[in-house]
Amino acid sequence: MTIELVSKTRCFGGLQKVYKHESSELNCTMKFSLYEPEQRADTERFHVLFYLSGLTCTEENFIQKSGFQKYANEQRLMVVGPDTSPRGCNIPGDRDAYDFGEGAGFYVDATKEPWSKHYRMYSYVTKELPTLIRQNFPFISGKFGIFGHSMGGHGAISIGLRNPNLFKSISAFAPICNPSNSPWGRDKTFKFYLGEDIQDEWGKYDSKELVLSYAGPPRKILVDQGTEDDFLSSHLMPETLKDAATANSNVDVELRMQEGYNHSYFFIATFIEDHLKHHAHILNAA
Ligand SMILES: N[C@@H](CCC(=O)N[C@@H](CS)C(=O)NCC(=O)O)C(=O)O
Repeated sequence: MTIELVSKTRCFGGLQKVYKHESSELNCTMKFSLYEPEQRADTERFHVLFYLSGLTCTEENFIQKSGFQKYANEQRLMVVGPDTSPRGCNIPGDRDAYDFGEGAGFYVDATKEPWSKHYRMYSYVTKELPTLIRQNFPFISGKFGIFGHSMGGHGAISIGLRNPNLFKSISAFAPICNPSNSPWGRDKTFKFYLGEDIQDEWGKYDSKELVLSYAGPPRKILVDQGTEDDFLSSHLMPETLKDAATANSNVDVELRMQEGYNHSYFFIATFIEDHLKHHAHILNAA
Protein backbone atom coordinates (compact mmCIF):
# COMPACT_ATOMS: atom_id res chain seq x y z
CA MET A 1 0.00 0.00 0.00
CA THR A 2 1.56 3.28 -1.08
CA ILE A 3 1.04 6.41 0.98
CA GLU A 4 2.15 9.95 0.10
CA LEU A 5 3.08 12.65 2.60
CA VAL A 6 0.94 15.78 2.08
CA SER A 7 2.25 17.92 4.95
CA LYS A 8 4.53 17.71 7.98
CA THR A 9 4.58 20.25 10.84
CA ARG A 10 6.49 20.13 14.12
CA CYS A 11 4.11 20.38 17.10
CA PHE A 12 4.86 19.85 20.82
CA GLY A 13 8.11 18.10 19.92
CA GLY A 14 6.52 15.57 17.60
CA LEU A 15 5.34 15.78 14.00
CA GLN A 16 1.80 16.41 12.82
CA LYS A 17 1.56 14.83 9.40
CA VAL A 18 -1.14 14.38 6.78
CA TYR A 19 -0.96 11.57 4.23
CA LYS A 20 -2.99 10.59 1.18
CA HIS A 21 -3.47 7.23 -0.48
CA GLU A 22 -5.68 5.31 -2.87
CA SER A 23 -8.21 3.45 -0.76
CA SER A 24 -9.19 0.00 -2.00
CA GLU A 25 -12.17 -0.13 0.40
CA LEU A 26 -13.60 3.26 -0.54
CA ASN A 27 -12.50 3.38 -4.18
CA CYS A 28 -11.23 6.93 -3.99
CA THR A 29 -8.27 9.01 -2.80
CA MET A 30 -8.35 9.48 0.97
CA LYS A 31 -6.40 11.61 3.42
CA PHE A 32 -5.64 10.85 7.05
CA SER A 33 -3.75 12.71 9.77
CA LEU A 34 -1.04 11.10 11.86
CA TYR A 35 0.74 12.56 14.89
CA GLU A 36 4.09 11.00 15.69
CA PRO A 37 5.50 11.80 19.15
CA GLU A 38 9.08 13.01 19.33
CA GLN A 39 11.26 9.97 18.68
CA ARG A 40 13.51 9.62 21.75
CA ALA A 41 15.42 6.63 20.41
CA ASP A 42 15.73 5.25 16.88
CA THR A 43 14.08 2.05 18.00
CA GLU A 44 11.19 3.66 19.88
CA ARG A 45 7.74 2.43 18.88
CA PHE A 46 4.31 3.71 19.88
CA HIS A 47 0.83 2.58 20.73
CA VAL A 48 -1.68 3.86 18.18
CA LEU A 49 -4.93 5.66 18.92
CA PHE A 50 -7.56 6.24 16.21
CA TYR A 51 -9.71 9.39 16.42
CA LEU A 52 -12.96 9.43 14.47
CA SER A 53 -14.47 12.86 13.73
CA GLY A 54 -18.06 13.99 13.52
CA LEU A 55 -20.39 15.24 10.81
CA THR A 56 -18.94 17.79 8.35
CA CYS A 57 -15.35 17.16 9.45
CA THR A 58 -12.32 16.19 7.41
CA GLU A 59 -9.03 14.94 8.83
CA GLU A 60 -8.21 18.58 9.66
CA ASN A 61 -10.75 19.68 12.34
CA PHE A 62 -9.35 17.59 15.17
CA ILE A 63 -5.69 18.37 14.49
CA GLN A 64 -6.39 22.12 14.24
CA LYS A 65 -8.80 22.58 17.15
CA SER A 66 -8.44 20.00 19.93
CA GLY A 67 -4.86 20.65 21.12
CA PHE A 68 -4.33 16.89 21.56
CA GLN A 69 -0.72 16.96 20.34
CA LYS A 70 0.75 18.12 23.69
CA TYR A 71 -0.81 15.16 25.53
CA ALA A 72 -0.11 12.67 22.74
CA ASN A 73 3.58 13.54 23.02
CA GLU A 74 3.49 13.30 26.83
CA GLN A 75 1.66 9.97 26.77
CA ARG A 76 3.77 8.61 23.87
CA LEU A 77 0.75 7.87 21.67
CA MET A 78 0.64 7.98 17.89
CA VAL A 79 -2.76 9.40 16.89
CA VAL A 80 -4.37 8.66 13.53
CA GLY A 81 -7.40 10.61 12.23
CA PRO A 82 -9.17 9.45 9.07
CA ASP A 83 -11.50 11.60 7.01
CA THR A 84 -15.22 11.04 7.71
CA SER A 85 -16.36 9.68 4.33
CA PRO A 86 -15.19 8.88 0.84
CA ARG A 87 -14.56 12.00 -1.26
CA GLY A 88 -15.09 13.03 -4.86
CA CYS A 89 -17.17 10.01 -5.85
CA ASN A 90 -19.90 12.18 -7.39
CA ILE A 91 -22.86 10.13 -6.22
CA PRO A 92 -26.07 12.10 -6.82
CA GLY A 93 -27.13 13.70 -3.52
CA ASP A 94 -23.80 13.22 -1.74
CA ARG A 95 -23.28 16.96 -1.18
CA ASP A 96 -26.84 18.16 -0.58
CA ALA A 97 -26.93 18.00 3.24
CA TYR A 98 -24.41 18.38 6.07
CA ASP A 99 -25.57 15.12 7.65
CA PHE A 100 -25.60 12.79 4.65
CA GLY A 101 -23.10 11.77 1.97
CA GLU A 102 -19.72 13.51 2.03
CA GLY A 103 -18.65 14.26 5.60
CA ALA A 104 -21.20 11.76 6.92
CA GLY A 105 -19.90 8.25 6.25
CA PHE A 106 -21.21 7.17 9.67
CA TYR A 107 -18.57 4.42 10.01
CA VAL A 108 -20.80 1.76 8.41
CA ASP A 109 -20.45 -0.46 5.33
CA ALA A 110 -23.34 0.59 3.09
CA THR A 111 -25.31 -2.27 1.63
CA LYS A 112 -27.59 -0.24 -0.63
CA GLU A 113 -26.95 1.25 -4.07
CA PRO A 114 -25.64 3.74 -5.01
CA TRP A 115 -23.68 3.98 -1.73
CA SER A 116 -22.28 0.45 -1.34
CA LYS A 117 -19.33 0.82 -3.74
CA HIS A 118 -17.75 3.70 -1.81
CA TYR A 119 -19.39 4.14 1.62
CA ARG A 120 -17.40 1.47 3.48
CA MET A 121 -15.97 3.43 6.39
CA TYR A 122 -16.40 0.48 8.80
CA SER A 123 -14.05 -1.71 6.75
CA TYR A 124 -11.76 1.24 6.06
CA VAL A 125 -11.26 1.85 9.81
CA THR A 126 -11.14 -1.81 10.90
CA LYS A 127 -9.07 -3.30 8.05
CA GLU A 128 -7.42 -0.98 5.56
CA LEU A 129 -6.12 1.71 7.95
CA PRO A 130 -4.75 -0.69 10.61
CA THR A 131 -2.88 -2.61 7.89
CA LEU A 132 -1.49 0.59 6.46
CA ILE A 133 -0.31 1.77 9.90
CA ARG A 134 1.34 -1.57 10.66
CA GLN A 135 3.20 -1.49 7.34
CA ASN A 136 4.44 2.09 7.43
CA PHE A 137 4.93 3.36 11.00
CA PRO A 138 6.82 2.51 14.22
CA PHE A 139 3.84 0.79 15.80
CA ILE A 140 3.98 -1.37 18.94
CA SER A 141 2.49 -4.64 17.85
CA GLY A 142 -0.63 -5.33 19.83
CA LYS A 143 -3.88 -3.49 20.02
CA PHE A 144 -5.06 -0.03 19.07
CA GLY A 145 -7.18 2.45 21.01
CA ILE A 146 -10.15 4.24 19.46
CA PHE A 147 -12.07 7.42 20.33
CA GLY A 148 -14.18 10.02 18.59
CA HIS A 149 -16.74 12.79 18.66
CA SER A 150 -20.49 12.67 17.95
CA MET A 151 -20.80 10.54 14.76
CA GLY A 152 -17.20 9.56 15.49
CA GLY A 153 -18.09 8.72 19.10
CA HIS A 154 -20.73 6.35 17.75
CA GLY A 155 -18.05 4.97 15.39
CA ALA A 156 -15.52 4.50 18.19
CA ILE A 157 -17.88 2.67 20.56
CA SER A 158 -19.49 0.46 17.91
CA ILE A 159 -16.19 -0.40 16.17
CA GLY A 160 -14.37 -0.87 19.47
CA LEU A 161 -16.97 -3.25 20.88
CA ARG A 162 -17.30 -5.25 17.66
CA ASN A 163 -13.53 -5.68 17.37
CA PRO A 164 -12.16 -6.36 20.87
CA ASN A 165 -9.15 -8.19 19.43
CA LEU A 166 -8.13 -5.08 17.52
CA PHE A 167 -9.18 -2.22 19.82
CA LYS A 168 -8.38 -2.42 23.49
CA SER A 169 -9.35 1.04 24.75
CA ILE A 170 -12.45 3.10 23.90
CA SER A 171 -13.70 6.60 24.72
CA ALA A 172 -16.02 9.22 23.24
CA PHE A 173 -17.05 12.87 23.31
CA ALA A 174 -20.81 13.42 22.91
CA PRO A 175 -21.39 10.14 21.03
CA ILE A 176 -24.58 9.33 19.12
CA CYS A 177 -25.44 6.47 21.46
CA ASN A 178 -28.55 5.05 19.85
CA PRO A 179 -28.37 6.01 16.14
CA SER A 180 -31.31 3.72 15.24
CA ASN A 181 -33.49 6.19 17.15
CA SER A 182 -31.60 9.40 16.35
CA PRO A 183 -32.71 11.53 13.37
CA TRP A 184 -29.15 11.32 11.97
CA GLY A 185 -29.27 7.50 11.80
CA ARG A 186 -32.96 6.65 11.60
CA ASP A 187 -34.03 9.22 8.99
CA LYS A 188 -30.81 9.61 7.01
CA THR A 189 -27.66 7.54 7.06
CA PHE A 190 -28.89 4.16 8.37
CA LYS A 191 -32.03 4.39 6.27
CA PHE A 192 -30.24 5.10 2.99
CA TYR A 193 -26.88 3.34 3.44
CA LEU A 194 -28.32 0.22 5.11
CA GLY A 195 -31.96 0.09 4.01
CA GLU A 196 -34.88 -0.92 6.15
CA ASP A 197 -33.43 -4.11 7.69
CA ILE A 198 -33.54 -2.56 11.12
CA GLN A 199 -33.09 -5.70 13.17
CA ASP A 200 -30.00 -7.14 11.48
CA GLU A 201 -28.21 -4.27 9.75
CA TRP A 202 -28.89 -1.30 12.05
CA GLY A 203 -28.19 -3.26 15.23
CA LYS A 204 -24.64 -4.02 14.04
CA TYR A 205 -23.83 -0.32 14.30
CA ASP A 206 -25.90 0.79 17.27
CA SER A 207 -23.75 1.42 20.36
CA LYS A 208 -26.58 0.93 22.83
CA GLU A 209 -27.45 -2.45 21.28
CA LEU A 210 -23.78 -3.46 21.12
CA VAL A 211 -23.24 -2.62 24.80
CA LEU A 212 -26.22 -4.84 25.65
CA SER A 213 -24.92 -7.80 23.62
CA TYR A 214 -21.15 -7.40 24.23
CA ALA A 215 -19.53 -10.63 25.46
CA GLY A 216 -15.81 -9.91 25.07
CA PRO A 217 -13.18 -9.01 27.67
CA PRO A 218 -14.26 -6.30 30.14
CA ARG A 219 -14.22 -2.78 28.71
CA LYS A 220 -14.27 0.57 30.49
CA ILE A 221 -15.57 3.31 28.20
CA LEU A 222 -15.01 6.97 29.14
CA VAL A 223 -17.74 9.28 27.81
CA ASP A 224 -17.82 13.07 28.21
CA GLN A 225 -21.03 14.93 27.37
CA GLY A 226 -21.75 18.67 27.66
CA THR A 227 -25.02 19.64 29.35
CA GLU A 228 -25.52 22.61 26.96
CA ASP A 229 -25.11 20.50 23.82
CA ASP A 230 -28.02 21.34 21.48
CA PHE A 231 -28.11 17.73 20.22
CA LEU A 232 -28.13 16.10 23.68
CA SER A 233 -31.68 14.81 24.16
CA SER A 234 -32.81 14.72 20.54
CA HIS A 235 -29.81 13.09 18.82
CA LEU A 236 -27.22 11.78 21.30
CA MET A 237 -29.14 10.15 24.21
CA PRO A 238 -26.23 9.10 26.46
CA GLU A 239 -28.61 7.70 29.10
CA THR A 240 -29.39 4.80 26.69
CA LEU A 241 -25.71 3.81 26.77
CA LYS A 242 -25.50 4.09 30.54
CA ASP A 243 -28.68 2.02 30.99
CA ALA A 244 -27.39 -0.65 28.61
CA ALA A 245 -24.12 -0.86 30.57
CA THR A 246 -26.06 -1.29 33.81
CA ALA A 247 -27.51 -4.47 32.26
CA ASN A 248 -24.12 -5.87 31.16
CA SER A 249 -21.35 -6.28 33.72
CA ASN A 250 -18.75 -6.65 30.92
CA VAL A 251 -19.08 -2.98 30.00
CA ASP A 252 -18.47 -0.11 32.37
CA VAL A 253 -19.53 3.27 30.96
CA GLU A 254 -18.16 6.24 32.88
CA LEU A 255 -20.51 8.99 31.71
CA ARG A 256 -19.39 12.45 32.83
CA MET A 257 -21.99 15.17 32.30
CA GLN A 258 -19.94 18.36 31.91
CA GLU A 259 -21.90 21.39 33.12
CA GLY A 260 -22.27 24.24 30.61
CA TYR A 261 -20.33 22.71 27.72
CA ASN A 262 -21.74 22.49 24.19
CA HIS A 263 -21.00 20.24 21.18
CA SER A 264 -17.96 22.13 19.93
CA TYR A 265 -14.22 21.60 19.85
CA PHE A 266 -13.94 23.99 22.83
CA PHE A 267 -15.57 21.17 24.82
CA ILE A 268 -13.28 18.54 23.30
CA ALA A 269 -10.15 20.62 23.94
CA THR A 270 -11.16 21.01 27.60
CA PHE A 271 -11.25 17.26 28.29
CA ILE A 272 -8.85 15.85 25.69
CA GLU A 273 -6.05 15.28 28.22
CA ASP A 274 -8.22 12.92 30.27
CA HIS A 275 -9.02 10.88 27.17
CA LEU A 276 -5.39 10.46 26.12
CA LYS A 277 -4.53 9.40 29.68
CA HIS A 278 -7.41 6.90 29.69
CA HIS A 279 -6.08 5.27 26.50
CA ALA A 280 -2.40 5.34 27.53
CA HIS A 281 -3.26 3.72 30.88
CA ILE A 282 -5.10 0.81 29.23
CA LEU A 283 -2.73 0.32 26.29
CA ASN A 284 0.37 0.43 28.51
CA ALA A 285 -1.14 -2.18 30.84
CA ALA A 286 -1.10 -4.75 28.03
N1 LIG B 1 -24.35 22.91 12.93
C1 LIG B 1 -23.30 22.08 12.44
C2 LIG B 1 -23.65 20.65 12.73
C3 LIG B 1 -22.51 19.74 12.51
C4 LIG B 1 -21.61 19.66 13.71
O1 LIG B 1 -21.84 20.19 14.79
N2 LIG B 1 -20.54 18.96 13.47
C5 LIG B 1 -19.62 18.68 14.55
C6 LIG B 1 -19.58 17.16 14.70
S1 LIG B 1 -21.20 16.48 14.84
C7 LIG B 1 -18.23 19.18 14.20
O2 LIG B 1 -17.27 18.65 14.68
N3 LIG B 1 -18.15 20.22 13.38
C8 LIG B 1 -16.88 20.73 12.89
C9 LIG B 1 -16.17 21.66 13.82
O3 LIG B 1 -16.71 22.12 14.84
O4 LIG B 1 -14.99 21.97 13.49
C10 LIG B 1 -23.13 22.28 10.94
O5 LIG B 1 -24.14 22.47 10.27
O6 LIG B 1 -21.99 22.27 10.48
